[in-house]
Amino acid sequence: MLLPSFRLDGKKAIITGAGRGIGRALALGFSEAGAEVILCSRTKSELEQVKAEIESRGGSAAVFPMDVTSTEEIKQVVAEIYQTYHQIDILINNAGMNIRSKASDVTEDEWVRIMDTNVKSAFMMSQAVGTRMQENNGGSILSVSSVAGHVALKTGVVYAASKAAMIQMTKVLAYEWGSSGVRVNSIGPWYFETPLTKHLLEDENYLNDILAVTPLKRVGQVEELIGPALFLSSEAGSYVTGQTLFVDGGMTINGF
Ligand SMILES: NC(=O)C1=CN([C@@H]2O[C@H](COP(=O)(O)OP(=O)(O)OC[C@H]3O[C@@H](n4cnc5c(N)ncnc54)[C@H](O)[C@@H]3O)[C@@H](O)[C@H]2O)C=CC1
Ligand SMILES: C[C@H](O)[C@@H]1OC(=O)[C@H](O)[C@@H]1O
Repeated sequence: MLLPSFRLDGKKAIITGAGRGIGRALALGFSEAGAEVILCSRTKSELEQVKAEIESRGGSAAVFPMDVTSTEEIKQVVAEIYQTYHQIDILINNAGMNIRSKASDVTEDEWVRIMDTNVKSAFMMSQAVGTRMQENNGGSILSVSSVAGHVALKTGVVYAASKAAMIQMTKVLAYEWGSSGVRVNSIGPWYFETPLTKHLLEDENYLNDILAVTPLKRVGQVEELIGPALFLSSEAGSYVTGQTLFVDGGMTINGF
């Protein structure tokens, strides 16, 4: 059989920010691919809804509420997860947020909140899970970066810096952990319709600006991230590590 498998039967996947948006879509998709999904975010009620949705589709999920800006909580909850599952095969660092300030208006508090939520959390989760993966036959770590980490956008300099940091963190973790069988990659979405972006995409002028630089002339649907994430997290991507796959409708290649 030459075709690689996108199936995740018997695999256990931690997904942060799984209560809504991209994280919820990846949780549903990874569950459909056969994974047992471990749902982490601050809002337990949202996680319980996603768990119920997964179970209604015949899948299996668990809820572990967590504030990813707290390194102590990360260490404690990851330890609890390993007491239950003993091995984790996949980590998806998805939790993130943005405060769209002009550079001259950025406050130190905004810097800390965005950096802690977007990139410190991804590193601390990767360290907590990745060091255990190295002791248990490897695994796959996937971080959700953004095109904002690769090209200049008007969505905030701190957010952009956090997403660029995720891309470089991906390369160095892949470099350090490759020999232990831990693959580390990122995806870099352009605009997808989620609670984070809904208000932006409802602004006709803003939407037209997005479409003007998007070769596919539309924003993405969150389900369109499942395939790229599955590719990088499954045997289908077994020789891919340290990479960032931009899922962007062609936006990052747009020239003039
Ligand atoms: N929607 C889009 O167009 C794009 C989104 N992204 C990235 O995708 C990821 C998900 O974004 P969306 O689904 O759009 O956002 P969203 O706002 O719909 O969902 C974000 C998720 O992260 C969780 N979260 C936020 N802060 C947290 C914390 N301190 N602890 C635990 N969980 C926390 C929220 O509870 C929620 O479940 C983010 O990292 C975002 O930067 C990247 C490019 C484009
Ligand atoms: C494409 C960006 O990541 C997008 O820009 C925003 O303002 C949102 O925060 C999204 O993440």
